[in-house]
Amino acid sequence: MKRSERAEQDRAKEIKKQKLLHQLGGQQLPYLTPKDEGFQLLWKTKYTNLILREANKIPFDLHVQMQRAFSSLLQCGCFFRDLVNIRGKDVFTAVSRVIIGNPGCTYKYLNTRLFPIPWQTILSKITYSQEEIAMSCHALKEFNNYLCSIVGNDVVRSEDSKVIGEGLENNLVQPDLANSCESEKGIEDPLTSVEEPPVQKQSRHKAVGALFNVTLLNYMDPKTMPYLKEEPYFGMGPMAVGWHHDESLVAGSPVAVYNYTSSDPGTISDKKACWRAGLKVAWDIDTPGLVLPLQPGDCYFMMDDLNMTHQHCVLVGDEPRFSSTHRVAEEGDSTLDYVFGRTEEAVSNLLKGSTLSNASLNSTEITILKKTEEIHNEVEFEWLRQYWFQGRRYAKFTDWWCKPIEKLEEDWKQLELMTLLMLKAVEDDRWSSEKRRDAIGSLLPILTERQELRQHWKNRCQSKLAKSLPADDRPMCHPYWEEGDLSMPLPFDLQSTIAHLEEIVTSTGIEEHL
Ligand SMILES: O=C(O)CCC(=O)C(=O)O
Ligand SMILES: [Fe+2]
Repeated sequence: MKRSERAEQDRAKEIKKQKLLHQLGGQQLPYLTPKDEGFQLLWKTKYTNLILREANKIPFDLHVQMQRAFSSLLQCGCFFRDLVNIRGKDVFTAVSRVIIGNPGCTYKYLNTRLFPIPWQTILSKITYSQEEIAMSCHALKEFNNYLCSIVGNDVVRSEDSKVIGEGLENNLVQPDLANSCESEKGIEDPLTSVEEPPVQKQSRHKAVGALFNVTLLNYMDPKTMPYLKEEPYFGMGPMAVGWHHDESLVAGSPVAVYNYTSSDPGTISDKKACWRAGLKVAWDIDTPGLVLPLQPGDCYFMMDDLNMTHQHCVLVGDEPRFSSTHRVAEEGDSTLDYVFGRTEEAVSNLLKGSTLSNASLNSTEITILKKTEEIHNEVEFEWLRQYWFQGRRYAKFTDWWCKPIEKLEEDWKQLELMTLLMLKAVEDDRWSSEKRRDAIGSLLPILTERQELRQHWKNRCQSKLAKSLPADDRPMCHPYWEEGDLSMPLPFDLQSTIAHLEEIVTSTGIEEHL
């Protein structure tokens, strides 16, 4: 989706939200917790696709591995607060995050593309900067495999939907609903009563084929947070993550969340406020909200379209908390293979062996020129600037992304050269004024967008928040070059180039056609 379209969508949402708030007139909406009568019924009827798997249903060794992974990643400095962009404003996320996943996968949220530390797969050999990081990625991959198996992927291979159904029923359970936040239940405590989950048969089929390809880990120690936003609609308390739908997921795919609070052994029996997941039906003020208390080691699942029909938030407890949120990231335009495919397609229009002084295009057909310039924008703004905006953080833990990003930058440089050739082509005397008009009409919006986005990213890199970060993590405006840099075919600032094209249009009297 284009930035302008997204901004438009955000604005529409904001208006809708304000309208709802207005309707509420300052009143708070009701919500239910396990201590409230009707909680179970509400869950069964309105939050059907929310499923909890309690800690003691998960193999003990997986808990041990996960918890070790969390603390190692924290010790290795892998968690960062992301400087995201919400409705045009830059803000740090309240939680710190790190993303781990399939090699070459990326994940975009809040206008920020995250580049996962890859976990090892059969086909990949990953080098990590520290053994602890290697072990942690391995543990997360193992846990991911386990989650895939319980949402049905292990049985996919048998292509027996009955088994899939049974698998889910046996594996995912609703909790003992009397288990409230105040209970002092630890990982090893037995389950008291378990109800069958209200998973519909039809839903189970949709889970098939869902393979979690990334996990976004969250960490927060509430004691270090001077200010946390209060949940605004229900009065559920302070939030670590505000109301949202998870973005960039395969439609209808599940999300699985592992919850862990690292309590100090000495304080285990203290009555501490626990962390909770909040859920609400999107754009609905009639259905009460639902608050699901989470014990260390519990895992909750948002199945089917729950993430689309509902929103969720995270309500803080007293202790530092980790979560690992396993997702099926949409792969359409988010993988390295995809973007390499795109650049290859674009660069194939450059005559082989082209250098800055002797270069030419194979074809000057307008549709081809247009596509090349679109790919140019995509590589520059969806990949290179996104990557460098996050500073040098990615190279700290693995060198995996370095080579691909270098290669993308080389391709992008060729695309700069191709823009120069395109600009020369549109001034070719042999072109009819009609062709020139069509070409400029198609190309000008793309160059204008490039100019705007370059300024946008440059400004983001120069913001107060960006500059507040330590040197290694600070956003970098890259690629960037000064006026008159002879190694570059075109200037960074395209203002005069754009003005020149506009002038051609005006001087040939063809503006009315644009
Ligand atoms: O930590 C959780 O329980 C969920 C976090 C979440 O919603 C997210 O990271 O998108
Ligand atoms: Fe989420």
